[in-house]
Amino acid sequence: MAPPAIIAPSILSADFGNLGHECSRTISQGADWLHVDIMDGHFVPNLTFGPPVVVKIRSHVAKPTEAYGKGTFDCHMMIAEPKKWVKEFKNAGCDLYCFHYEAATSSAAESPEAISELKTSPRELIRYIHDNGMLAGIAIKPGTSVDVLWEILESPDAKDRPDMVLVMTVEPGFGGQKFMASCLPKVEALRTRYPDLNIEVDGGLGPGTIDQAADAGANVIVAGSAVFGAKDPAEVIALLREAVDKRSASGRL
Ligand SMILES: O=C(CO)[C@@H](O)[C@H](O)COP(=O)(O)O
Repeated sequence: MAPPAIIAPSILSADFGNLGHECSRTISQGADWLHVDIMDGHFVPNLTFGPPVVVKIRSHVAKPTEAYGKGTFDCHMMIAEPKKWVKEFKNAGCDLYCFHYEAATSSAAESPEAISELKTSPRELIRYIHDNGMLAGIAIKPGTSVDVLWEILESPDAKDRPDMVLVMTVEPGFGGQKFMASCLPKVEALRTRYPDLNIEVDGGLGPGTIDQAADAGANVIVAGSAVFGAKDPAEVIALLREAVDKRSASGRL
């Protein structure tokens, strides 16, 4: 049986003028985690917010009392230099630091010094995140093959292995995009090899697409516009959870 459903609304679609209230309300409506999209205008063509905002919204949501618990801040780091910000996001209240494989392995940093200082292998970065007291996630964009993850997931030392894999189902950068079902074979391949792994999907998830994602084996569901744009967000959160748990319980995952 796959791990239980974790519903993580993306606050990218929340009312930024009332962000603290939006976060606490979403948790009280049944969300497990909050998915916090951090964009640097460089790795993706959009800008969101940094540690000071995370500090403020953290104070509106009780810290989880256990790993993966309710109130987990799942920070999706769409930034070119993921190593650079680990400590600051830990101090700001991040619980799960999910970086992009593409950012950790490309030379997106601007100078050779910055590259040697800030670039590191995904395994080293995962260890560094763990050493800083956070869960570690690794994300892949739609164009990135799932094959790049096998070696990382097979790391002999658990400290170098991710706690979660995020398979993007849209190009990262913006909310409200169309779900890319073409990314689901990656989820299936991950679930087949790793029955217990937390597999997150992000982009275009909602009542119309959740069944496909759940069938493929995803259990951590990010939904922005489908939750924050709903008349009854609690109903949507419950529907997403039910779809995942139903498939998990059926034993097909
Ligand atoms: O990371 C991203 C976008 O880059 C996502 O978290 C979106 O914010 C999801 O929004 P919807 O597609 O659910 O509206």
